[in-house]
Amino acid sequence: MIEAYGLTKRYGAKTAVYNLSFQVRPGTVTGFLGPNGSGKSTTMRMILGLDTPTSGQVTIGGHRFRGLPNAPRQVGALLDAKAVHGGRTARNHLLSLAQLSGIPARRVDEVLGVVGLQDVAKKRSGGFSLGMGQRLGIAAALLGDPQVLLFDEPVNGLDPEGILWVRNLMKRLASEGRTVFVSSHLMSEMAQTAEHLIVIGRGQLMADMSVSEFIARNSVGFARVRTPDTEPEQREKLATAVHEAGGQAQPEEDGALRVTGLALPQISDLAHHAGLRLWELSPHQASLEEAYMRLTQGSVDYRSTVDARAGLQQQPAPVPAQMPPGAPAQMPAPGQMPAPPAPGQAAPGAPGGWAPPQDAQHQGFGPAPQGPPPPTPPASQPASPHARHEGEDAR
Ligand SMILES: Nc1ncnc2c1ncn2[C@@H]1O[C@H](COP(=O)(O)OP(=O)(O)OP(=O)(O)O)[C@@H](O)[C@H]1O
Repeated sequence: MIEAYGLTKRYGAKTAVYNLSFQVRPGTVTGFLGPNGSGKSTTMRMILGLDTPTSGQVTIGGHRFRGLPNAPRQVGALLDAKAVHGGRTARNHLLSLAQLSGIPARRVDEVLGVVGLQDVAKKRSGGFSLGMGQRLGIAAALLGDPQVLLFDEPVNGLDPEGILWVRNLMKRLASEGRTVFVSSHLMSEMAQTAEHLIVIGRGQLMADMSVSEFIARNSVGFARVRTPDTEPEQREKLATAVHEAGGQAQPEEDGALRVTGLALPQISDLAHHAGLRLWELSPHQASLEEAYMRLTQGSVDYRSTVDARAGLQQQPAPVPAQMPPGAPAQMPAPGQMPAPPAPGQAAPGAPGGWAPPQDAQHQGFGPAPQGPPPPTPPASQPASPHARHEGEDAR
């Protein structure tokens, strides 16, 4: 079990992790989610004793990492797959790690087989692809057959077969009673791998619950309802009945209605009482990705903007301010011909013509901020009941 209490890490004025308390239990895969820069890697480094908390503490099985007897036999981790001596062969890299921890050499060949690198064991890891490097990093984590495993983005760079393999490996390790803590940005993958989630935003805890509870709490379930396509008036009648019953009905692209605020049996009864036939009545739940986006949309640090290509667009040839009566119209030079306006659109520069969006921020990838307000870690040290100072660290 991993236990964090009031974990805080500041780098100068930057608060990377703030007052984080959570537990990662054995027997399940726990997913660790958060937008870029939210503090996942920092947290993992503190768990592994690679970074010292500014305040708070984190323990594994009741001990701080550096206080663990023979830590590599108890905790395995994949943090940065690239942090490998590229001149060494895969086997020699693992052998050196094994020797440091008193692990027998035959274990090296076992883990090379587990991760599927046995055929390239004698190749230098510097020539490995991203996916092969990930596999080597996972092999290193498994070397000591540890009870606690941490993986930071383990499927990064893996092909679909590799992703499936990692998913099954994580589940198997958890089913053996191990503690498995894994960060990922691939929501669909996390939905299939993890049972429990810890979500952080700007270094602070946003959710600590099962995947199903997370989706239920952060998404709106809805029903898709379809009346016969051949009788559009039935759809109108149903929409009216839904509104009168206190629900909301939005048209879907395919002609169905998306109904929220009413349970399926209520919708069925409404249709029955109104004498309407239904071609479809189905429950829908948002995906983990939708639920995650909804929860974290206010704590995303990096949003893209529209690529306006300012200064790269070809300008139309300047038109003289005043044309003498009867003078021939000046033709733009080749390559400077302005594009004709799209049907129904005024030409650029004409009243009502196209103009670049003023608020490009919200036109880019990522929803406009409208969800819960983002957590804002204070710049100064918080007075947490669990807070401890760096000097108190037993290491
Ligand atoms: N050694 C450091 N010095 C200064 N700032 C740091 C250091 N390490 C991390 N940070 C900052 O702390 C914040 C959290 O970074 P961290 O790498 O933990 O986030 P993350 O959630 O793992 O991000 P990503 O998903 O992009 O990997 C970021 O703003 C980062 O710039």
